[in-house]
Amino acid sequence: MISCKNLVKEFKSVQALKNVNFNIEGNGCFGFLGGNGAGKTTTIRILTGLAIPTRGEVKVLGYDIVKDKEKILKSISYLPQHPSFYDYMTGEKWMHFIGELYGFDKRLIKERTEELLKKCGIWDARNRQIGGYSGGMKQRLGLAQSLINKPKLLFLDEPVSALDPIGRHEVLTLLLELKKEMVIFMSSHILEDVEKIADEIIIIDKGEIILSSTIEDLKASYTHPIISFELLAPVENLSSVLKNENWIVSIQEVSNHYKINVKDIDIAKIHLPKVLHNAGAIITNYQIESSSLEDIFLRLVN
Ligand SMILES: Nc1ncnc2c1ncn2[C@@H]1O[C@H](COP(=O)(O)OP(=O)(O)OP(=O)(O)O)[C@@H](O)[C@H]1O
Repeated sequence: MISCKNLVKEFKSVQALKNVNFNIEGNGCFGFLGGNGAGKTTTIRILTGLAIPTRGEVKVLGYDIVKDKEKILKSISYLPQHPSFYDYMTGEKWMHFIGELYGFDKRLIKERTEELLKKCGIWDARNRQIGGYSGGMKQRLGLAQSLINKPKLLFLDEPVSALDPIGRHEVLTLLLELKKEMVIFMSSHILEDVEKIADEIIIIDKGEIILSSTIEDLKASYTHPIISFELLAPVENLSSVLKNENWIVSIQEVSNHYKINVKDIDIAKIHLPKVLHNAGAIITNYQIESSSLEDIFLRLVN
């Protein structure tokens, strides 16, 4: 489906992608994760033929994205992070306009417009001007538009980050349905959402891929038990004290709230109270949790 080999993208002195390598085979939804400025949008723009790589080889659906772009474009679709529309058009007119750009005949355009506006939950608003749509409605119209060519491969850049919880839930439910029909490559920094719908994830950090794995394998290899605890008051140098303990894998600290990944929960249960007591800490809350995708992501990126 997608293969990137030694992909580099430079914008004058900025090296947005340093050396990106990954392969995507098979079906399902692929979550493309990274923090702000990690290189997600740049990668997606190259994969969809909107930007040219500085160096490296990129293949989409088996074709070279630079040399054979025309062969790829009809079978893929891209919903950018901030889709733009002609606000004076109605949702239905917009879909007709996009269908005409593809060169579809009138009957097919009408059929797909109805099917997709219904599927994306905006059929009832089809006769309203897009300028009056809410952010969530615009995102759903963007999704309907991106499905008009029945793509084999759908690229979504942060599709739900601008939506409220209800809008996010609706779009994610729709994506769960869509991934049965096409491959979805979705960038996001909302890890909870990715965890709900992705089968595999690829993590990019500072222009380099640092991990590519199925969610199951990722959790199996990176899941360490977590103990989270809260102290009555901050204790100076507590992180340094904890770092010296060889049964601790990693520490996250926010004010006087700590989350530690531990190798062996039984050893941790015995040692942690002693270490905290010796450091003069007073515990007000203590619980054992398991790693979420967010915990794993933070550990990998940090
Ligand atoms: N046209 C451009 N000119 C100069 N620098 C750019 C350009 N586009 C992107 N960059 C830089 O490349 C790096 C990667 O940007 P990119 O937009 O791909 O990140 P991102 O992971 O999508 O971030 P975000 O989550 O904030 O959207 C950043 O340092 C960014 O400033």
